[in-house]
Amino acid sequence: MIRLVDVCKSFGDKEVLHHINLTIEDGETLAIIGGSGSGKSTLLRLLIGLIRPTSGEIWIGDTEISRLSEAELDKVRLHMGMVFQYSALFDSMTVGDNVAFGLREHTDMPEKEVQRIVEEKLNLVGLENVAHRMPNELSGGMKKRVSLARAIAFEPEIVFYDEPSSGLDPIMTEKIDELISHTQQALNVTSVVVTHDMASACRIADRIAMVYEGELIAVDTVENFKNIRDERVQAFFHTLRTVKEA
Ligand SMILES: Nc1ncnc2c1ncn2[C@@H]1O[C@H](COP(=O)(O)OP(=O)(O)OP(=O)(O)O)[C@@H](O)[C@H]1O
Repeated sequence: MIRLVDVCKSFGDKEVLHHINLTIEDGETLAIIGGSGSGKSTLLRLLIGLIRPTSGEIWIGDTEISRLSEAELDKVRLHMGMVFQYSALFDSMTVGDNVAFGLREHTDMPEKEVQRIVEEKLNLVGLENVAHRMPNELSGGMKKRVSLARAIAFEPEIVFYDEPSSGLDPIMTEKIDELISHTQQALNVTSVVVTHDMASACRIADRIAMVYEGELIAVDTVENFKNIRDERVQAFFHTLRTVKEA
């Protein structure tokens, strides 16, 4: 379980997250939505331990991470996989070496086992026979898949996605969404997906959390979310309808 207790975050004298309380259950897929600058990425960076809250507590399982040392945080991060907005692959390494990177860095697993896992995870994300290719030979959607294969190589308990469909066309976006759902089911991971794409959020999430100007203004199941009368929530749904009608 992931739990944020009364979390505030300021940069200088600007408070960008106000008193966030949120629980994410094991095996759940939670989409965090919100407009540009609302605080979604800041929330994600707090959950990964890249930045620390100004006040409040962040629990990953039984560990409160906000005051851990970097070495202690690294141990917690071994249970997390991360898929970044721009895939963040190492361009000078083959796809296979990218996926293998964490395994080689953090374990003394025999090379044969590393290769087996690389192949297994690339297959899971629907990529066969690409291990020898370089990232710059791949499309944006394929890079996202490689990034996901790398994130799950360690069999993490939680996978964080930062705008997984940014820069992709609608068809590829749907494919990545399917893959997020498939990964959740295959590995029973907890998934936290930051997105500004309401259609994606509705497709993949069990629950949606909406951040608005640094406040968590709604957290509910996809079905209930549609009926929330708050005009800020409705405005987000309106963008979804407008896109569909266009
Ligand atoms: N390191 C930082 N120093 C100062 N201000 C920051 C820092 N990081 C984020 N902010 C500010 O915090 C606010 C929230 O930013 P954040 O990146 O979390 O928003 P977001 O919802 O992810 O937006 P987007 O969808 O555009 O990525 C913004 O006003 C941003 O300028």
